[in-house]
Amino acid sequence: MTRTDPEPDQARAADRLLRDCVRHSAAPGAAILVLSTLGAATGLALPAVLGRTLDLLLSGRPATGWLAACAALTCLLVVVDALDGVLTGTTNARSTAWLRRRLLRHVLAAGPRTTDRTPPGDVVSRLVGNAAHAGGAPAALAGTLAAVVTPVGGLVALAVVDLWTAGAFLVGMPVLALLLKAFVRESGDSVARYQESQGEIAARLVEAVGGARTIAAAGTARREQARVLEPLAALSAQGYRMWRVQGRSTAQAAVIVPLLQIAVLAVAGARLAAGELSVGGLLAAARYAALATGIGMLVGRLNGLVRSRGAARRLAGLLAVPATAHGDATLPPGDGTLELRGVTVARGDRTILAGVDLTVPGGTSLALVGRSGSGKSTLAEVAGRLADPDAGTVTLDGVPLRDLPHDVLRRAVGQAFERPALLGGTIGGTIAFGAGEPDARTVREAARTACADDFVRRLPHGYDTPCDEAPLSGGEAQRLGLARAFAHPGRLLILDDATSSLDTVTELRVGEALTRQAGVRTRLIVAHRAATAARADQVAWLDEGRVRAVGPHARLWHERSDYRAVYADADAAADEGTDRPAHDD
Ligand SMILES: Nc1ncnc2c1ncn2[C@@H]1O[C@H](COP(=O)(O)OP(=O)(O)OP(=O)(O)O)[C@@H](O)[C@H]1O
Repeated sequence: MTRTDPEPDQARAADRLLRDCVRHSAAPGAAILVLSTLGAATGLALPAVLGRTLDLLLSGRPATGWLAACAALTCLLVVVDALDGVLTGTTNARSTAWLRRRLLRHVLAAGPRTTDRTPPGDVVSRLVGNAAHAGGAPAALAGTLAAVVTPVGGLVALAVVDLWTAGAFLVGMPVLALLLKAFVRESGDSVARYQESQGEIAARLVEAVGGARTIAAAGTARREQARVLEPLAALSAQGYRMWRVQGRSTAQAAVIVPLLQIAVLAVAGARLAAGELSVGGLLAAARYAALATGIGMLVGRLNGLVRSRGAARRLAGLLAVPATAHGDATLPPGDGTLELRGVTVARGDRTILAGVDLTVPGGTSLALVGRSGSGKSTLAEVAGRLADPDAGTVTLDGVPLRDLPHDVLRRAVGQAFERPALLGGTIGGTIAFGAGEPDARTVREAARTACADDFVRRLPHGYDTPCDEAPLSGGEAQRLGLARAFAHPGRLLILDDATSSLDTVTELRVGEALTRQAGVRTRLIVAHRAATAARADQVAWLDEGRVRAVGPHARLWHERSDYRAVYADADAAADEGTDRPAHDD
């Protein structure tokens, strides 16, 4: 579910983002402003020229030049309008692309923290839909500014034609101003709620699509459909509210605007009768009154700006998740000793890890063992700096992970997960995916070590098979994840449940390959099987976020019945088919 961020901070951040976006599109924005203003000026000049032409024609004087000016101004209007349309479209596309790139960079730099706060579907909805709305801001702003030119110019021209007519118009102005103010306030609120409901639906939809197998197995498709569409009622209510606000403002404008025009015309008529105004002057006054009341049309323009601002607030919510900062320390040569000191991790009100102290000597292996939910994956995350602890430090060969530059950190630490994401385009690319570019030989060697080479070579195009043409079992995907970790040499290797889907024989072979890395790499392995723990040099037994004991598996097994019970529980859970929380990586 979407969590609401602190309001004022987010509003300020949204305004900053919009300012940056407008600055980025300053040149095309200025061109739109110039074009729109030129269009407005042409529209303003046309009534005067028409009025003058009419006066000349009525008095029987030659008016060819003026008629040609009328035609030229009309053509100019058409050309300006067309150019404005093209420029607005390309500016919207450019600034949307800029926003999406900036957001995507930030979301990826923030890592898993983004989806801790915002569900993946909602993140996608913000990057796709809301970025497009916010990207419309530069053109909307230029258009709104230019839209002000016409009514203001119309009013000034009205005053030039006849001061009394302008006076009549000004009497009704405050009512129009109040109308616009109320529109912006109410419409802003409904737009924000509408976009929030859209994000919620997107989040639920992504969950449902990802969980299609579970839904089919549970036979809950109808219930799921209802759950996905539950925010639809709120969405619809806000949609109607938006239309009501716009409809009401437009209707109010539709009443006020003609009344104002009639008032101006009445005054102009009286001035004509008094001989103070010509017939052409009356025509011009009527047209300028129409242009001046075009301020009512600002409702539509403002609507675009309001929508951009609402969307920018949702984007600012993503930017509020801080990106992981990296230092510039050097990592001295070392054997890969990993040390955790007083590591504490809290999630909401819960303490997941409570002051964990742990040392994994360089080149040795340590199995993390404990009941489901005891904090093993969380510890693996902080050990590989996928998350930072709330307190305490994690060091590699004496250097805090926080102080290491990004590329140094990622070259030094290899990781594999329970459900690896296949992001390399092809199978070979997936194994090579990461810091550095391992060559084809290294990729094959790593695949052999991870027992993946056989099945990869049986694929239609072997290592060049595109991932989306290679449906893989859970165990095959895990072997690719392991191969990826093996293909990137580093001094620390972290395996978080990365062999859980392998059959016993394959797991044994991978386990032996890991053992052969003794003295080469430090290995931190989240283990559920006793055999995996037995192969490790040491076991750290975690219980409710604390280290309960550290020692060789054989000793703990021999001495502690409660340690043996951890595996009994794991086996019982496996027998019952109990799902552990999955980690998608
Ligand atoms: N982002 C989060 N927000 C809130 N709670 C979380 C978050 N991540 C993990 N937890 C909770 O922290 C606890 C420890 O989770 P963790 O995944 O580290 O356990 P684990 O020992 O690896 O479990 P398993 O063996 O089942 O994979 C769990 O109770 C989990 O619900």
